[in-house]
Amino acid sequence: MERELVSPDADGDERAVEAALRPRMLGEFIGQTRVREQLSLVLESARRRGKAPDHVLMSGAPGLGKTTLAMIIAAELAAPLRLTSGPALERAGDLAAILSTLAEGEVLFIDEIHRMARPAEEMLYLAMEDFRVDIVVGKGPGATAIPLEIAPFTLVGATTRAGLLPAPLRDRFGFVAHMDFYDAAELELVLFRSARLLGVALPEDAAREIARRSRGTPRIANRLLRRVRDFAEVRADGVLTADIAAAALNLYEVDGEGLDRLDRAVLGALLGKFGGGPVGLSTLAVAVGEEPETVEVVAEPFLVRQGLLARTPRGRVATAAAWIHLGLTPPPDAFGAAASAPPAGP
Ligand SMILES: Nc1ncnc2c1ncn2[C@@H]1O[C@H](COP(=O)(O)OP(=O)(O)OP(=O)(O)O)[C@@H](O)[C@H]1O
Repeated sequence: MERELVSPDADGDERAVEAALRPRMLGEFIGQTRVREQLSLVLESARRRGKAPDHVLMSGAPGLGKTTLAMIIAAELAAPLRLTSGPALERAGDLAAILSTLAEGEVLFIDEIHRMARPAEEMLYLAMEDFRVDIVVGKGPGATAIPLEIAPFTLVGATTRAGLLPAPLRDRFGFVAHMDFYDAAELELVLFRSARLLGVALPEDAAREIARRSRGTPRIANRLLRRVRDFAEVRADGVLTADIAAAALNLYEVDGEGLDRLDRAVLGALLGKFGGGPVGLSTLAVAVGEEPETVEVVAEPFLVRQGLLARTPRGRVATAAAWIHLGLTPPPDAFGAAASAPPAGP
């Protein structure tokens, strides 16, 4: 099932398009007020001391701006940036090759740091703490570790799963930035900025229409903006209005709350075939013709976050809000119905 439009992940082609829309300095970065403020203090104090700042860990869902912030950190420090990712660091040697060639003050960005192989992770502990790596030469009882000094650097790690990070690694970061989903007003600012860079005239009500369907995620907002722009160019002489934005996104089957076809199929099956649940994940997946993993990883996190679906020990359950979202009347015993019901009269 096609699910590109509201997926928080980006493929290679999209990353190239995104590069043009990235804010370059901290002052241009929208939202995440607390993280921005904390980070600017960390950077400013490092600048004053003339030292590389503490290592920074960023945790948060895909598409919230972790890579962008890593690039900003390097730019603000006027330092070079090296980019790699956890899955690329399969052996300690892969990491040693990078660490031993870092310039003084360089920023090393490791995306998906929770997916790094164990030996590389252990090498990183020492590098982070003492700016040193032990290169093991030989095998068996004759093996010797030769210590190698490396230049002081700043590690910026990004993870979507902070909980999966081993404590010894997490503890070696001086600063942990938790990235939250963006609210509608912040997403509108992201959209105005991107529209300006793309040369698109974006009226306020059209921005609002796109923002509310963007799942709190700048990457999705930028992607929806590009699709809406295409639609306006082909169908409306390039004039973008709120109605055009709504028509374009309806065509792409992204509804008013940002749910797409798969999300609605999951809710539709849960309500139509299983009376709102509880139902097991694999049964639900068969009912929508998908793999259980696709339903669990792709659709469910957003449905849970929107309060439309609950994962309970007995299975998946639709909430009263899900019935309402699909235009149905929730049964009195629907999950969460009591919370959303009007208070009882005297
Ligand atoms: N605060 C922001 N202001 C403006 N644009 C933003 C902001 N955050 C993210 N973006 C835009 O959203 C897109 C995705 O951001 P980025 O690649 O940094 O996300 P990410 O969290 O690193 O995602 P992933 O974990 O998938 O790599 C980029 O085009 C970026 O310009």
